[in-house]
Amino acid sequence: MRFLAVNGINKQLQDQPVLKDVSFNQLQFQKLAIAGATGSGKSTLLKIISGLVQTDEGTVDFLEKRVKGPLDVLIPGHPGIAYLSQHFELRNNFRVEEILERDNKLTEEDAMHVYEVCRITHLFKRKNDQISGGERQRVALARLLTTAPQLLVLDEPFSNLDMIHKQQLKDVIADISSELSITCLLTSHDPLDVLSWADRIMIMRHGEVVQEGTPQEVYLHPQDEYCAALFGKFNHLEAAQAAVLGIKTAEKSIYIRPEKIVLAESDGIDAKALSVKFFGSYEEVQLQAGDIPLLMSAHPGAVKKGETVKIRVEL
Ligand SMILES: Nc1ncnc2c1ncn2[C@@H]1O[C@H](COP(=O)(O)OP(=O)(O)OP(=O)(O)O)[C@@H](O)[C@H]1O
Repeated sequence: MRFLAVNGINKQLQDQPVLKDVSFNQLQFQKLAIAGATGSGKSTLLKIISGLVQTDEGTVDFLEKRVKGPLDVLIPGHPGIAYLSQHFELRNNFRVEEILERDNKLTEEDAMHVYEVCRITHLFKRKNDQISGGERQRVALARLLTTAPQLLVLDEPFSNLDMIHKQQLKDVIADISSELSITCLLTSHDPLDVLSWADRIMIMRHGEVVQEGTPQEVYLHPQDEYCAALFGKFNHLEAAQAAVLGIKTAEKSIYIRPEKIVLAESDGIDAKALSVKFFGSYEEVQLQAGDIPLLMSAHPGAVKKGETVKIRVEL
């Protein structure tokens, strides 16, 4: 049985195309992330998938059944799909345990498992104005999970969280997939958040899917400058420059991550270190190899500013 099939979605908002012929499938238990710059259409797509926004054209089928838009049903949404918005709200003046009880469809034991996975058992007695933003996010997530969804759709779950809460939420989301066997689909405009989590990443630009692949594929072989830039720094080499560095390519240009430039023992290419910047676990070295500027990621202390080193490109 097909889990989620999205076909030919087109959507305009205020006469502007926001989604253009978006099609993809998601398998059950596949962790799918949608990445893209702000305004690329990710939220609108998630809302259409969740039955909360009407599509102009195209279809969404969940477990072989059509997901209807809000104009076609009395209560918008799909019972098997739980959508957590970037702008979720928790009911005011209620204790966490009251918020959680409201839509709970699980047994006490299963619900407690959800609360443990979401790391919120210590918050039950507090009111929702007595918990932090990160805790609120996890309570909102737990509340959705107790509605027993099969697909959890998370719109920018990591935005506005500090490093500690972000890491906690990442652990929670990883456990939702593995311990609760719920399939997750999420978006992030910071794709570094999703590289370690996703099985597949879909990149959107101006309402279109421009690349889809494993995290390794999209990170190491970006299709163009936009896809390359989404995942961090890169070297953009024309084919002739690539040839000088010993890379054969049929492409007009290629994108090489800084950590793929490595120090060579002997038969490398000479490159002068113009600057070295410290980033904690690594240093970013701006090199000049002949007339080719190269950005390299090196172990701290491995390269000193001003020295000439031998390098090679590891593909
Ligand atoms: N209700 C609306 N009316 C008109 N235009 C809208 C509306 N909602 C979104 N848009 C526009 O549609 C485009 C896509 O927005 P969307 O929120 O789907 O993008 P996004 O990729 O999720 O962005 P972000 O990462 O900032 O949330 C944007 O250009 C946005 O300005």
